[in-house]
Amino acid sequence: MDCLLLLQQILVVLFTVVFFWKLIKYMWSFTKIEKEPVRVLVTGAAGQIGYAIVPMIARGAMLGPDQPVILHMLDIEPALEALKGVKMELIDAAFPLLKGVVATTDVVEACKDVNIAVMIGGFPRKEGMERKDVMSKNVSIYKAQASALEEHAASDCKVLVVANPANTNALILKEFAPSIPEKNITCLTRLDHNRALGQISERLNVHVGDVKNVIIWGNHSSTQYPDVNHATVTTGSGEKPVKELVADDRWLQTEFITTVQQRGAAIIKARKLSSALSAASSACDHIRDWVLGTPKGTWVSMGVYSDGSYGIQPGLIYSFPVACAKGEWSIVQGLKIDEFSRAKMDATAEELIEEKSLAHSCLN
Ligand SMILES: NC(=O)c1ccc[n+]([C@@H]2O[C@H](COP(=O)([O-])OP(=O)(O)OC[C@H]3O[C@@H](n4cnc5c(N)ncnc54)[C@H](O)[C@@H]3O)[C@@H](O)[C@H]2O)c1
Ligand SMILES: O=C(O)C[C@H](O)C(=O)O
Repeated sequence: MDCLLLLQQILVVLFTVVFFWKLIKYMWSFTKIEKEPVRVLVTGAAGQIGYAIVPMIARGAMLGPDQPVILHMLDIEPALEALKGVKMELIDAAFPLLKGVVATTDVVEACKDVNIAVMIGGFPRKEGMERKDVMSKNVSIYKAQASALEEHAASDCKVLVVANPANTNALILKEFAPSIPEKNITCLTRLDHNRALGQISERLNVHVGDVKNVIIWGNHSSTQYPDVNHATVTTGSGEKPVKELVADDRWLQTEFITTVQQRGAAIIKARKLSSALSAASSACDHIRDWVLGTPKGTWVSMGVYSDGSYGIQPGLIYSFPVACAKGEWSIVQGLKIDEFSRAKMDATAEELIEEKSLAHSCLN
């Protein structure tokens, strides 16, 4: 009898706890205020990367699963019908976070009040071309679009240049939009960073998520320097240096570097088109970490305006290891640079200096 009574009392208590827990959760859901939508510009939105990135943004892969977005998609007149098709598909996909779509060929309308600008519009290289070969066509686009961004985007707009030559396009954009703070203009080398993580993960047969702190120094080109001197792998017995686990410096200084440097070309050779899904995903990673922050003790690679850190000429857009917090990136300081790295870091800086003067001569 006593047992039955006790059981009955336990059940009553359990029921009451569950009831009140559900009631509190239900009431809490009414107190949550939806965030204001963020306006994200994607130029070249009818292209390959554009087509891959817009659903990622609309699903929250760039700004988080609780951040509504309004997509601004820009392309040029010949691509207008395709752009309209992308808009139709975005509507058909019924993304809960997508609060509006602007699809236009008018650069002013496209830039109006945008908080994030992902600049993909331009011409990709074909098999056998170097990124410099698309220079003259693409830098003039970035000169022309700089003033529209400067005049019409939100004053704190964060800009990511993806179109090649990415570092130099970003530099031209910076030069022709002098009122955009230099800290707000970046270019994409996160794809190279992710490629380096991928190569180490394949070599060591570990999950890519357990590899961290590789660095891409310099240009998003075949002179970039993928550096694993400070990279680690999380193992069952703590963090171990990649160098120690690979135990083959020769491979790290030769095949590993050239594989990452030439990965874009390898994809063009295989697909007859340049990388798109990995570029789109890496662009989301770049903005997400910039806006939401990098995990403690982790850095990522971003092409940013050089302040002279690590002896790199100030004023180039150069890829550095950066940590992000509160919407700002900062270059990770104090890493030891050996002679091998120094030479590679300087060689890619030299190429950027050449590209800068080539770009200026294209614009004159
Ligand atoms: N940084 C990186 O890691 C990285 C990776 C992959 C590709 N890329 C570069 O990104 C760019 C885009 O590649 P893609 O494969 O999407 O090319 P794509 O040709 O498929 O698309 C480019 C789009 O840009 C549009 N466009 C051209 N001029 C424009 C302008 N003035 N304004 C707006 N849009 C314009 C085109 O009409 C086209 O729809 C290329 O320059 C490519 O080399 C960079
Ligand atoms: O290599 C290219 O031209 C495309 C892109 O920059 C890439 O790295 O995949």
